[in-house]
Amino acid sequence: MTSEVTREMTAEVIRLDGVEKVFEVRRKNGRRLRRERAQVRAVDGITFSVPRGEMVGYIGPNGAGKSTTIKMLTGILTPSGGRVRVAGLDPSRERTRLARRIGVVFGQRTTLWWDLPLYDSYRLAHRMYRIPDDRFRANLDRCVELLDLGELLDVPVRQLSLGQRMRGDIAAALLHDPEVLYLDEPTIGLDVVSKAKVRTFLRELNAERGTTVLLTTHDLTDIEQLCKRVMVIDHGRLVYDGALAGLHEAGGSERTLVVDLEREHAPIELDHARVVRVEGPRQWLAFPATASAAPLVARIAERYPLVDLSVREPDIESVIARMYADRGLH
Ligand SMILES: Nc1ncnc2c1ncn2[C@@H]1O[C@H](COP(=O)(O)OP(=O)(O)OP(=O)(O)O)[C@@H](O)[C@H]1O
Repeated sequence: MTSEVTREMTAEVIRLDGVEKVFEVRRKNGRRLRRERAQVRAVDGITFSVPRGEMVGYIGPNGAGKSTTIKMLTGILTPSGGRVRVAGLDPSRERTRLARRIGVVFGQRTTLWWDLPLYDSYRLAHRMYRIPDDRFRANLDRCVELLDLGELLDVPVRQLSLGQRMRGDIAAALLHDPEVLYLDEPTIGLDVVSKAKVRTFLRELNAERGTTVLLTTHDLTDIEQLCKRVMVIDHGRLVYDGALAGLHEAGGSERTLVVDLEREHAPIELDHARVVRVEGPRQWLAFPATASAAPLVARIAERYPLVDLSVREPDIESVIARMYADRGLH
């Protein structure tokens, strides 16, 4: 059996074994003039694997090591220790080969040509990846339809809104049919409608093509709507790997229902939810993140003069902080 065949047969698309990344930095030391060398362990012995076709969330507080991990998975950074394999390839040694098999979207940066119309960036990708014409056409048509890009193809990228640009970037990452897609904060700064478009698109992509997705985000709704599995990284270490519900359970975290009533009202009284804040006609109710909001909403609508409501997810920092408190970590 050739190694190529073995590679194709493996169910694991991403595999990390004891991966480390240490950065050497120079730090000022007190009042001394000389800067001292110091080491930052951005990734500190991470082991995990992702089977083909899975969508996994990769979350953690700022500076936890998420971007560093993704950079090692693309081959931009070489690990200081351990072993990384993506689609059977060693990313830092086989970066060019790997580039044809992965797609990357960094929410805060664009890979599109700023001054050119969106379509020109796609034509460049067409040539750069040597995508067969029929595949290019089919993939572009599909992205244009599902990401609503039709009107935008002739618009220079710098004139696009953030949400439009993000959709444009996602399409650019998919024109060469990658089997793995890394998304770093794909919904950051987007309005509710754009977020919904991006999430629906990713769900369909995963269902139809079986694309493996590693998703970094600060928005737990992204995870809830897209990923059955979530990994939490903190201080360069993997501190949780499992279902999102399990993470909420581990920390006993709470979601918040923001309720707008017709007028000021005494605090709403409900089982399994408690009012945590009242401001005029608006009330905030906390309830367990593992519970469904639907029955609470139904009961409020039945008994109170309801105008509007929304559900807020706990932020990642607080979920992780609670998890630590619960497990006696830190
Ligand atoms: N090139 C570098 N040189 C030195 N230190 C670095 C470098 N890149 C990252 N770091 C440090 O490594 C740690 C992890 O950074 P990383 O960007 O991977 O975190 P992150 O989880 O992606 O954070 P954020 O959510 O803020 O983007 C941080 O302490 C950061 O300052």
